[in-house]
Amino acid sequence: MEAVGVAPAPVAAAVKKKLLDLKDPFPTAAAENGAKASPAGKWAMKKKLVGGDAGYVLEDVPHLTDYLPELPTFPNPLQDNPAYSVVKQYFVNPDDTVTQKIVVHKTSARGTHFRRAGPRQRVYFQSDEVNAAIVTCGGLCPGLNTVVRELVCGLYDMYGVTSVVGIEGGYKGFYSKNTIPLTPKSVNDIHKRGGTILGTSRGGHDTAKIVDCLQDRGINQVYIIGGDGTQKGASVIYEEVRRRGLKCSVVGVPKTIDNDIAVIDKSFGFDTAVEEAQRAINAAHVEAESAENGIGVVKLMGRNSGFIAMYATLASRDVDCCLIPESPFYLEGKGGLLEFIERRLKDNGHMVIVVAEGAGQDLIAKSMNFVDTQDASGNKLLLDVGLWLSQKIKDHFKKKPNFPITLKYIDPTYMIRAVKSNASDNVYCTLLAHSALHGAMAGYTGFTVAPVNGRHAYIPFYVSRGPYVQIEPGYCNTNCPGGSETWTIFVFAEDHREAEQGGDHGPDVGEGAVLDEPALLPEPRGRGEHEA
Ligand SMILES: Nc1ncnc2c1ncn2[C@@H]1O[C@H](COP(=O)(O)OP(=O)(O)O)[C@@H](O)[C@H]1O
Ligand SMILES: O=P(O)(O)OC[C@H]1O[C@](O)(COP(=O)(O)O)[C@@H](O)[C@@H]1O
Ligand SMILES: [Mg+2]
Repeated sequence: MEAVGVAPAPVAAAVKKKLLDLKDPFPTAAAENGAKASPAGKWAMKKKLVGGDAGYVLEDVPHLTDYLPELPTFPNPLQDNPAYSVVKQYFVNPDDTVTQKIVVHKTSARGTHFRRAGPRQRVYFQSDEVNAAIVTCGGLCPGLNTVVRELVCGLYDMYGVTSVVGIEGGYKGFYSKNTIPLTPKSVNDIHKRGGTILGTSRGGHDTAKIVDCLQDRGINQVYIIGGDGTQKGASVIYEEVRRRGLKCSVVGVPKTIDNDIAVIDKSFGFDTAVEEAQRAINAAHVEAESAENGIGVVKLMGRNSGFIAMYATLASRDVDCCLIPESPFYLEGKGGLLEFIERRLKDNGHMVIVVAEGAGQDLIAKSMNFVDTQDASGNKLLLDVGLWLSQKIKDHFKKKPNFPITLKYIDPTYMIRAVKSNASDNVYCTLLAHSALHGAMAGYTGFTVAPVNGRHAYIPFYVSRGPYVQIEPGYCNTNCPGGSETWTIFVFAEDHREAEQGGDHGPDVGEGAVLDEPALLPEPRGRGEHEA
């Protein structure tokens, strides 16, 4: 296989490590942004790390008893539920943890672990005491409705909770809208629909007003479904809840179709997106095959990372070239994309290009003298790489009258994001929702739930809120039957998120040690600019 038009791989920034004394002042989320940190903020953003033998580290999540030590516990109502009580060892051992790294050597330290998700024998809420709220924020993603449905049904059916409300239209709905009562009946069919019945939005996060709302309405469990921006918002809500000393579990359910959240195996909706993308790629291929020198260009989502584009490419086998944000490319000259397209058309008569929306942004911005703009949440607005690329290809071949081409550009991005979740995402969303509410009932707070190496775990917010992960540059041997010349893509390799998260910081940590939050965070990988 041949590399075409690939600029040198960027060098990842070095990850700094620091171990602070417990009494030392330390930077916090607020301080990161230049603001003066509140004492509660400082405390809340500290890592809760517990060391064990041979380099074992539990990267733990907060618990309500960290600041409300006198809270009473109750038997888990699941033990009387006929559907669950028959299962032996249904409850999770409180000492169970999930390892972040599963590929190890005999000399490896034991590394980082997260608290295992699942129902606990004792809970910190009585059923009739719970007032739960659910909110969906950020961009759409297949499976949002399934998570909402399973949170509601799980709370009712497993824990006997009967007070659950939805917050309308994302974070701003906390202080600008009435709540929507949610019951198993009202959410019964919603998993069969795309979007979110609660509505969603970008921007509008006002921590004080949101926590006022929680306090005024007596909400004591809040489930916040959203991406990296949402998890940042959830993290400051948790800090404020803690500062006010409220008995309220703040729980995050990570969402992004881009599948670029650190540590976790996969985000929900991603499988559906890859599957749905096949329809667009098939159409592009049919169009390309049916024309003289046919070119099909398909744009897929992926703001900072090309996971959808790469997986859709690998699944389809009809794609000749895949462009992703991780891998800079160039158009003109030897080894450039245009030369490759020309050769591919000469050899095969048609071709399909898949491009992730975040690819080539620097190149387009340069050619258009573009100034950065942002959406309401502070995310960089992207230029349309699909349109730009299609035009560049057309312009190139216009100069070659003996080389007529037919190019079709397909942009299915929002169609993919708006569909209902497929079967495997529905199962995944169900388990995520259940893990989330088991955690809240057990008194954990300030956490996100997700599978790590196949086991659901409770993960601190500072992991799920970023930095995003990217595909490791390298080359993927696709073993195309046509031989090396017939299959050239720009991307490749496997997803290295496990290795990326620096699971090697275990040995520095002593029993109960607490580190400052930014010290161990890896920088965003590669040249990707971290979102605001
Ligand atoms: N740094 C932040 N602090 C507090 N809230 C944030 C922050 N970044 C984003 N948010 C809020 O989170 C919500 C969703 O963020 P956004 O970036 O649009 O989507 P996503 O969470 O899917 O990445 C918005 O309401 C936004 O205001
Ligand atoms: O047009 P919108 O809704 O602002 O969303 C566009 C962006 O949303 C995404 O789907 C990801 O959004 P999230 O960060 O909300 O998960 C990107 O792939 C895309 O760039
Ligand atoms: Mg985001």
